[in-house]
Amino acid sequence: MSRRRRSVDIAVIGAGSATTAFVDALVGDPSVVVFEPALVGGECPFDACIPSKGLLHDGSRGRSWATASDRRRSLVAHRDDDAHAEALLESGDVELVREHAAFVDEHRVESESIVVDAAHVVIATGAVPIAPDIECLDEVGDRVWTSADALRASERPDRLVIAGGGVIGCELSRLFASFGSAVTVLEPNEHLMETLHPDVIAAVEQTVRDPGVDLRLRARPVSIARHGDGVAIAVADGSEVRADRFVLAAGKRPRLDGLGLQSLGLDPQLKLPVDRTGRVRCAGSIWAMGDVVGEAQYTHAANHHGRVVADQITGAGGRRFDDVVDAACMFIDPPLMTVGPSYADTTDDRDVVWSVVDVAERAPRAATDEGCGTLAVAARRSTGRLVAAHGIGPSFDELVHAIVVAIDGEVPVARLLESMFPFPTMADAFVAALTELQAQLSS
Ligand SMILES: Cc1cc2nc3c(=O)[nH]c(=O)nc-3n(C[C@H](O)[C@H](O)[C@H](O)COP(=O)(O)OP(=O)(O)OC[C@H]3O[C@@H](n4cnc5c(N)ncnc54)[C@H](O)[C@@H]3O)c2cc1C
Ligand SMILES: NC(=O)c1ccc[n+]([C@@H]2O[C@H](COP(=O)([O-])OP(=O)(O)OC[C@H]3O[C@@H](n4cnc5c(N)ncnc54)[C@H](O)[C@@H]3O)[C@@H](O)[C@H]2O)c1
Repeated sequence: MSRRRRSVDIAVIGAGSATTAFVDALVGDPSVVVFEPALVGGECPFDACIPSKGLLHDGSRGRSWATASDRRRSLVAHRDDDAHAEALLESGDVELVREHAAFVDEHRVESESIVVDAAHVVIATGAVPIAPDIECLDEVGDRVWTSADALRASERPDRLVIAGGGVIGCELSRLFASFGSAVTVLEPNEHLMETLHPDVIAAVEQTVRDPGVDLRLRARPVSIARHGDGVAIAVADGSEVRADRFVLAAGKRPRLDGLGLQSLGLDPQLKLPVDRTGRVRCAGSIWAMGDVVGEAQYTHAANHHGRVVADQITGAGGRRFDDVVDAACMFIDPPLMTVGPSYADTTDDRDVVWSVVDVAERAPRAATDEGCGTLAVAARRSTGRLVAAHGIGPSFDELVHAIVVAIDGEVPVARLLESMFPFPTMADAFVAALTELQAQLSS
């Protein structure tokens, strides 16, 4: 069969969150071909954010796995991507090709049925779970799950071992424990989330353990074998742990295989050389956005990347990946929020000061029975402005917005303290932390 040919302004490889935001932000009606062999919308609505948050919610309400799974299936629209495809095509001169695509050269991309010549090509292929170096991992079949397998499971395992105590490991541990599974988390590092303020790390570890999760630190899984209907996992410290299923949550790497990157002189085993405008440095006309960039792997970051690359290609604006503060939440109970740089990135900077407050002490009227809370905030002496916040506490997934606005809006701490915040809310903890910070800034 001879392939159709088309010349367009932009070809996009992959149709996840980044591409949805990108197409939405295009101005001037450029012609666009989007390639997507799987579900339009990518992982967030079908295999990641939406099903995980739905199940976390239902687990915390005491619903059964069967009831929660029914609701999960409707939350993911029974894996029907029509609404996402329609939204993409509504955005102007966009053609959707439901096929896997690869580069032929800098300006040419091909799939099974079409060869597209494009002034610009955007890589938005997402990321895939890292398979850790565990002996016999590929010999235990479907007893090893990715997070997507875990979220789609019709049967809930009684015993689950999770490799990795990062964002996925912590959220899945909470989720399965809330439905009654016995969960073990194997984390090789000395602590969870080592980028956070140390007082917040301690509170996160306590919160992960609270529902009865067996959190093992300095515990690297080294080999796995079938054991009855389940698996036995050997840990580097000599211990063994048994489970019905083993979940991989050891990070995600950019999905670059099979893209023909060699034709551009790029190595698919390495991170793409991407600048802060999304441009891939090997050529002027290739761009990358979302998880494939290999940095903040969040839907809101993918959306921001999409808008930045759309601005840059169409000349509509000069936005950059780093012109907003990084922020993220982890949906355990109570939730964790982080805004700005890691703790380690600030410790050598004598201009940055931190203050830490205990949430239950400083916001007792707003604190619920959801457990402990710790809020650490940092500011620069030279500007008097907030630069970072790490915190775990009730409703912190909503408190995060005030902190993002304060940092991106460059509001001085002294000015924040003149504002009037509703009572009794988590603003009490925020104001207490700011008051201590201001005392240090003024000293
Ligand atoms: C369990 C879990 C929970 C999460 N929860 C949250 C959350 O609560 N909040 C949050 O902000 N983030 C969350 N995330 C992260 C979030 O899902 C991702 O950051 C986001 O979906 C990335 O979007 P993307 O567009 O970069 O990639 P994707 O959505 O992965 O889209 C990439 C698309 O490219 C396609 N593709 C790949 N190769 C090709 C090719 N060669 N040709 C054509 N198409 C191709 C793929 O099929 C895919 O559809 C979670 C992730 C996981 C795993
Ligand atoms: N709430 C959210 O926004 C949300 C939820 C889930 C996932 N995500 C995104 O998905 C990305 C991937 O999540 P993740 O948890 O897989 O990655 P992660 O980078 O957050 O954590 C990976 C963890 O695995 C550990 N690890 C490394 N090698 C290991 C090994 N051999 N055995 C056991 N553990 C090992 C690491 O020390 C680390 O603690 C996150 O970075 C995040 O951006 C976001």
